[in-house]
Amino acid sequence: MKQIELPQEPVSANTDTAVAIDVKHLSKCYQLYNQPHDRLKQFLWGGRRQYFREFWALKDVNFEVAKGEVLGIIGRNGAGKSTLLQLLCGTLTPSSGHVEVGGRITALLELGAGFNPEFTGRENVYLSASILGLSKQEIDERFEEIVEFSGIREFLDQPVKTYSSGMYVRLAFSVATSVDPDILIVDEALSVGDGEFARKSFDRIRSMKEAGKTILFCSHSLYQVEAFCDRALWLDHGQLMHFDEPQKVVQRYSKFLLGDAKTSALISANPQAVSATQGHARLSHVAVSLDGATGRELKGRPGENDLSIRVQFESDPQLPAPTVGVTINYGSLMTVASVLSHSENVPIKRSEFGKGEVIIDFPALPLRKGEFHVTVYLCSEDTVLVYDSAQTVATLHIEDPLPEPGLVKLAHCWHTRAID
Ligand SMILES: Nc1ncnc2c1ncn2[C@@H]1O[C@H](COP(=O)(O)OP(=O)(O)OP(=O)(O)O)[C@@H](O)[C@H]1O
Repeated sequence: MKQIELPQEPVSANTDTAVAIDVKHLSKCYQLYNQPHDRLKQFLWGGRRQYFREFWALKDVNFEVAKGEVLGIIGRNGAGKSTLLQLLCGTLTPSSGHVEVGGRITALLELGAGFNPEFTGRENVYLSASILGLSKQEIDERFEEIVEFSGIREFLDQPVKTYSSGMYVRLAFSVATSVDPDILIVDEALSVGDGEFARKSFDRIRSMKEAGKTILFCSHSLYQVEAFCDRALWLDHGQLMHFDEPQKVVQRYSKFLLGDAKTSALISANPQAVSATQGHARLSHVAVSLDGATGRELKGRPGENDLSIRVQFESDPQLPAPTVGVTINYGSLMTVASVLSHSENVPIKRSEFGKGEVIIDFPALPLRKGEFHVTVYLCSEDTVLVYDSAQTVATLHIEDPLPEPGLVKLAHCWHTRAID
């Protein structure tokens, strides 16, 4: 876990009680040298000539986060998200502009980065928590809870260099979140660790949200941002593109991505690229059929076939029943249609062992010409975590002898009469 001590400047305490983070004209410029010796030349003769190029990773960004608000930060790879988070934490200094924070920040940026590999887990808990600002007595009081949450009690007296990356992350997360920060910064931390711990760590973040903490949440999963955040901020090329309710920001961002389909960064920015198994439930069987014929490549005609998707899953019976979702995509980017059991309040039934089956029927499938890909998701009950997904589990080849353009054949009726 990267341990953060807030410097006095430029990150300063905010006296306005309603504002947790106030960012004004924040910019970060890096000096890029084509060759290593240009750096030396700059040092020696920099007064006469410039041997570097300027690169603005963040340019004139302004926003405020209210106390108790959850802010999602989205943007393509290299957009400046990590730079922004590091400026907020004070681990980077701005080239210009100002950040004011009201309260103690804990950042889950580089999980485990602050641990000493030679020390045991126990020693690292004390080291890490004291750097995060806890006294020896406070650590003693919270120690049992930290160890219990991490689930690695039996390895506590082993040096952390012998830990698996999952064990490392568990302990680091437990320490960082035990500090009881006012502001929590999470950078894709939810995608680390094994399924059960991902769920547990997300539950802890969720309870911090419920306790009124301010949370900044950087994620490539637009689903998570929409489901979890109060507002969202979209960065591109270091500039603030939009700052509003998550649904509005995600909508604009998705539209922007569609218009920029040649950009390779798209793939990782797409919600469908979310890691397949983040949680404690999995798809055990998925079958797609058209008029009863099951397969991965299915042929049909507009409005003539019944699509049926059979999904079987296994889940931890201790957890709430999962949500099942299906998307039908045209190409890799455009979602033509989607359904989600959660949005339609469909109770998902399952056995006492957590096993269940869901069948979703789409009668007289109204798709027109083209290839359509079916993807199935298994998510947490509130859709925030994607437990598992079956990407492009089937491709529907819809052939239409008629020349009319369009992706869907809408239900419609004609009315005609002669008039004077
Ligand atoms: N120390 C540095 N020197 C030069 N350029 C840097 C440095 N750190 C980051 N950058 C550049 O700044 C830009 C923003 O990087 P940043 O890591 O903030 O992006 P990001 O939105 O977090 O990306 P990702 O989603 O891939 O993590 C990138 O183009 C990156 O190459």
